[in-house]
Amino acid sequence: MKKRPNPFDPLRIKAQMQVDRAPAPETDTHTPEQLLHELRVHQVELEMQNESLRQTQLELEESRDRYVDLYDFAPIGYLSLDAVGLITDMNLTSATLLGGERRKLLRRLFSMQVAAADRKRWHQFFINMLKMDDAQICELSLKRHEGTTFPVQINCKRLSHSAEPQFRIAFFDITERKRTDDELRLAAIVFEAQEGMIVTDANAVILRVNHAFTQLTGYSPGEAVGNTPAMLHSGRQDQAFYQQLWRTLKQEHRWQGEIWNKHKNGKIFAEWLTISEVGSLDGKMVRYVGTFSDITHNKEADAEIHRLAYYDALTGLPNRRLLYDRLGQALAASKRRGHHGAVLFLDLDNFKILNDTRGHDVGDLMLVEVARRLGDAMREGDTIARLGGDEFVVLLEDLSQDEREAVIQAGLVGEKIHEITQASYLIRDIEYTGTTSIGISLFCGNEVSVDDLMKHADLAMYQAKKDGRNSLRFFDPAIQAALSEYSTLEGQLRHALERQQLQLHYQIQVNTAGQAIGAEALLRWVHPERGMTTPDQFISLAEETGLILPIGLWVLNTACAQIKAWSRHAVTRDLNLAINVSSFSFASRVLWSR
Ligand SMILES: Nc1nc2c(ncn2[C@@H]2O[C@H](COP(=O)(O)OP(=O)(O)OP(=O)(O)O)[C@@H](O)[C@H]2O)c(=O)[nH]1
Repeated sequence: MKKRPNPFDPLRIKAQMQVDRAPAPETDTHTPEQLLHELRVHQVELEMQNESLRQTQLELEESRDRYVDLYDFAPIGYLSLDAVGLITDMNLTSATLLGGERRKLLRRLFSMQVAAADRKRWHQFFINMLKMDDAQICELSLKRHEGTTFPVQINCKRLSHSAEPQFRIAFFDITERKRTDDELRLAAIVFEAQEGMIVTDANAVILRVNHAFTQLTGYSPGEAVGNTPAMLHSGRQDQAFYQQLWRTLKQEHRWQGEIWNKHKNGKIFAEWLTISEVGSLDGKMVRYVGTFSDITHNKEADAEIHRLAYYDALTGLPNRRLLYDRLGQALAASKRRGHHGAVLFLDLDNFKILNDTRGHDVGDLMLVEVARRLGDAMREGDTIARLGGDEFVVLLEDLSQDEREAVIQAGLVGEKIHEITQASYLIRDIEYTGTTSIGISLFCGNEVSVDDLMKHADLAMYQAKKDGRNSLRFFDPAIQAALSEYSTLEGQLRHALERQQLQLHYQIQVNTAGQAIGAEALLRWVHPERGMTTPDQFISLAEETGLILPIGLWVLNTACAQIKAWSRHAVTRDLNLAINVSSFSFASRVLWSR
């Protein structure tokens, strides 16, 4: 049915007004002119309608373009899926995220874009979506065109207005979020590591502690948070220590070291602590993160290693190594202060007899008792060491600056040692007595080396033994000189035989009638420096060193060879030859066996 013009239509009114403004034909209203006028009004109205439609069309197109633009370039991917999961529509962002061309992705199953590992999960999710009206969220990995995958969060909504199920999917890349999550998870795991951890604000107020902190200190997070680490102070470190710690932390943003802290139960423990300053990116926020571990066991182990290395296991006294250290320090201190010091070298007399007759364990108890007595008798600053066996050393420092006085002081200590070591010992209910030989060597400054000082004291002790034991001798440089000569001569005598420096001289013996009846063989050492040396200068040395035996043998062999040579001549055939045999050689089986 043809639509009749509505006289109140705004366009028609406008058209009417436009036509009315034109000069009206001077005709009757029902004339053809009138009709023509009516037609012109219609025509204008139609033109205006056309213009209005064109405008609306333009606006619509602009609006559509705007929405298409918003849709295509939204920062997240939009997809439409049909009831079987085919992609029916998608924005450009989706195609970009999936790394493909939109036209190629359309009409493909969305599941083909899901990473193989998540495909089963996607199917389950899609089946659920078919049954539900609510929007659902899931996270899975999508596959890019070139095969790589990336994690996304998917928001899926079933469109309610369509009869056939249709779905609108919005998805976005969550790689960054996942990385942050992973890092946070990692940080959380690290935070709950074996080491105690504590996070404070810039004023050292505790914000967080971990489980290990509670285990190591006994304080729960509730007790620690809001407090400061001062709650752990043991009192072993003074104010200056903590001031230095904070100074370092402020300057270097890090501090590391050992610290003694107190457990909630009162026990003091050693920890190795690292404090790091952590600032926010804008530099406004400062946190301190402290990590620590209990090193009490390490310290105990260190102490044990130190004890084994520097102390005698039987008596607990410093051993030779520690004594030498202390001697070095004592010499340096003596040089600085100008005071004398003394080394007293002690050796128990005839200790071997006790050991052999009563057993090693009784000997041990005796040594422990001697150590105890020395410890009780000496001053705090004196060092008492056991060198091994039955040898002890007492190091005295800060004796007088005057040598004579220092000698008297050291001598008095020596006497005291004599007294205390002579007092009877009750070991396993049996009473023993013992004496000690003591050698003393004084020092002032560090001209004499530690080794020489010990040698001097040892030498003096040897002298005390030689002089009948149970006595005390000071080191005498004259003795030292004699000893040096002795050892040089010993070395030379050892080589005298092989270097053919020994000679036998024959002194003819005559009877009262003046006739030769024999000869006496006299031994001579043609010393390279001393020249002809008589036995009185080297026989006792030969006896002490055992060299008397090879020398005695040589004398015997040489004398026998001489007799043999004489036997070949009528003049000498009947001569007797006398040789001097040392009592050592005389007692030797070797000699008699020859
Ligand atoms: N019980 C015990 N004896 C030890 C230990 N170390 C060494 N000895 C013994 O200590 C004795 C040391 O003896 P010496 O000093 O050589 O001889 P001595 O009998 O004391 O004679 P003089 O020193 O000349 O008076 C030896 O018998 C060693 O075997 C030890 O740790 N415990």
